[in-house]
Amino acid sequence: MKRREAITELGDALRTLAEHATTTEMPAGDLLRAAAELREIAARLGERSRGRSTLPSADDLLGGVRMYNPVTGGGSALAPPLRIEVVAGVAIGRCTLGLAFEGPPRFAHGGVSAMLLDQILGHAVVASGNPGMTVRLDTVYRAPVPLLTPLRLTAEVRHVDGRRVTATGTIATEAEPGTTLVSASGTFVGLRADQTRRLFGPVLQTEA
Ligand SMILES: CCCCCCCCCCCCCCCC(=O)SCCNC(=O)CCNC(=O)[C@H](O)C(C)(C)COP(=O)(O)OP(=O)(O)OC[C@H]1O[C@@H](n2cnc3c(N)ncnc32)[C@H](O)[C@@H]1OP(=O)(O)O
Repeated sequence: MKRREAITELGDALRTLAEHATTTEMPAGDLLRAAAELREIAARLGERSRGRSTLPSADDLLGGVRMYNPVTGGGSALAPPLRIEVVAGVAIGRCTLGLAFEGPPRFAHGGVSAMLLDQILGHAVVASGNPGMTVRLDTVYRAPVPLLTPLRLTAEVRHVDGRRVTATGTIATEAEPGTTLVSASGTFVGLRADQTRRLFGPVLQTEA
C-alpha cells in the first residue's frame, strides 16, 4: 500500500513536470540544465525496471488496479488522470485537462477525447459483466473540449449480443453536463480462451 502511495506521489510530480514543461517560457540555458537533471533522475529510476510481459508489482489486474494506465493511472505521467465511478451501471468520469493535452489552441486534442471515451466505455462494459477489448470506436466531435475546465464524462452499455457489447458515452463540462461536446459509440468483444492465451499468456503466467 505504501508503494502505491509513493507511485501516485511520483505520478503527481511527473504530471506537474509535464504541465510546466509544456507551459514554461524559461530561456534555453534553464531548459538544458533541467534536461540534464531529469536525465539523471530517469537513469536512477531505470536501475530496476520490468519488461513488457511482466505486470507492475503494485498492480492487481483481477481487482482492477492498474497504476500506470495512461488514462486513469495515478502513477502515469500521461494520465489526466480520469477518475471513474460506476453508479447503477452508468460510468461517470471526472478530470481536468491541462495544456499538455492541447490540440487546437485552448482546446483538447481530438485523440485525447477519444482516449478518455475508450476508457470510460470500457469501464461501463466491465461493470456490465461482459469484459472485452475495443474493436471499434466512433467519435463525433460536436464542440471543442476546453482545457483547464472540470469535465464530466458518462458511459453506459446499450446492447449485448453474445461476445459483442455496444456502449455509448459523452464528454461535457461539469458546469454544463447537458451539453455534449463529444460523443462516442464503441463495440467491445469478449475474448475466447485461446485469444486470451495468445494475447496475454506471458503476463498471466507471471501473475499466477
Ligand atoms: C472488478 C473490478 C473492475 C474494475 C474496473 C476495471 C475497469 C477496466 C476497464 C478497462 C477499460 C479499458 C478500455 C480500453 C480498452 C482497449 O483499449 S483495448 C485495446 C484496443 N483494442 C485492441 O487492441 C483489440 C484488437 N483486436 C483484436 O485483437 C481482435 O479483434 C479480437 C478482440 C481478439 C477479436 O478477434 P477477431 O478475430 O477480430 O474476432 P472474433 O473473435 O472472430 O469475433 C468476435 C465477434 O466480434 C466481431 N467483430 C470483430 N471485430 C469487429 C469490429 N471491428 N466491428 C464489429 N464487430 C467486430 C466479429 O464479427 C464477431 O462477431 P460474431 O461473428 O460473433 O457475431
